[in-house]
Amino acid sequence: CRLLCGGALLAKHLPRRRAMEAFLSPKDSAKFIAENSQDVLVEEQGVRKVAEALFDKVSAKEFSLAGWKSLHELNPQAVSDDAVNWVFLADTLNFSFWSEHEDRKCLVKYRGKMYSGYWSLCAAINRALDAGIPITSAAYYATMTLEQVRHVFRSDTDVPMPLIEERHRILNETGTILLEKFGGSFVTCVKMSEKSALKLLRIVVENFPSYRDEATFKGTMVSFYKRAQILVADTWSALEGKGDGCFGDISSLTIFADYRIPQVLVHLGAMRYSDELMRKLHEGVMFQSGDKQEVEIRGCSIWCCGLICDHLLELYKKKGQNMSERINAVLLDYYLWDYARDHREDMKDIPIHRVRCIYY
Ligand SMILES: Nc1nc2c(c(CN[C@H]3C=C[C@H](O)[C@@H]3O)cn2[C@@H]2O[C@H](COP(=O)(O)O)[C@@H](O)[C@H]2O)c(=O)[nH]1
Repeated sequence: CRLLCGGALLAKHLPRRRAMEAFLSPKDSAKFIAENSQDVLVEEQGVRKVAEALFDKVSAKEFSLAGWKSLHELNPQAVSDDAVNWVFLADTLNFSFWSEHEDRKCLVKYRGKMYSGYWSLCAAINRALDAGIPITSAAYYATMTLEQVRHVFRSDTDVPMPLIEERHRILNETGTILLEKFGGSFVTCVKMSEKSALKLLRIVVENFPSYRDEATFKGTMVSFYKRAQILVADTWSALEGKGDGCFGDISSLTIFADYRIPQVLVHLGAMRYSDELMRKLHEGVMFQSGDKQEVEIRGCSIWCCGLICDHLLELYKKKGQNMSERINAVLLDYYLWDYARDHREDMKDIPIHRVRCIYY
């Protein structure tokens, strides 16, 4: 333990580049957490059931790369540098939209429609662009004032978007780095990745501090990199898996450990919380990022979805079909996240875990 703790201390003093190597990858982190978890359990039988239920869904548009654009009108529809920089801005701010009370939340009206949660962020970005505010330009958001950020991300209810001060700090920090190191465009990072999802993930985590979604669990340094991984995935989607976005190793990504995926996995019976944890969730207990039970929820969600993918591939293999191009954690995640959005009512007996942080 002393060596491991020493390792943790050491990582604090290593330059970030080597420190990242000190952390287990999200996939290895998930395995380690699931093997040692006490309050969150992955249900093998439930995993099998979910994979079988998804078997016929794999060929649907909800499970396809094209669905990212065709199902979501707020997402950029063009394959362009602007679309890549839109994705970079959106995923830099893609965290913590949940509200204390379901009936009092931040809503953003865009082109006559009201949007909540993550979509309220996207609606605010597009509202600003329509108003001639260059919100996706690093040269602009690197020096935005808090007042300008409050204005661009203003709510159309009396409930503001959560963590607006953190969003301001992160915009200035991230914009400055993108200008100083990458010519002000995330396209530079994408080209540097040479069509590798894992290389792009490393570039993002090493250069942009707000993406360093890491924790210590039982003395071991673990990582989730939720926003970094979804940034790579959304870049892949915006570029339609072509050109610079033709990532040969996209299947190496895990699902993105947010607060919706755990909820839907428990709802579907693939994962289970201990009575003690369920009681805390029902009471609306606030967790801190890095708490033991919060890490178990996130790690087991990643591990659980990896098993669902494996089982789905196995089911097709038994039918003589290799579906490795159509089934991966990214597409499973998108499907489950959209499913969770569309089945909010059915899932109301499974509370989300409440954390206010900049990582998810
Ligand atoms: N695992 C996962 N988590 C995701 C997303 C997205 C949206 N992703 C884009 C990619 C595909 C879609 O087409 C979207 O364009 C947001 N989130 C997370 O959810 C939470 C917000 O939830 P609610 O309060 O209900 O809006 C918050 O932690 C946010 O970080 C996803 O896809 N997967």
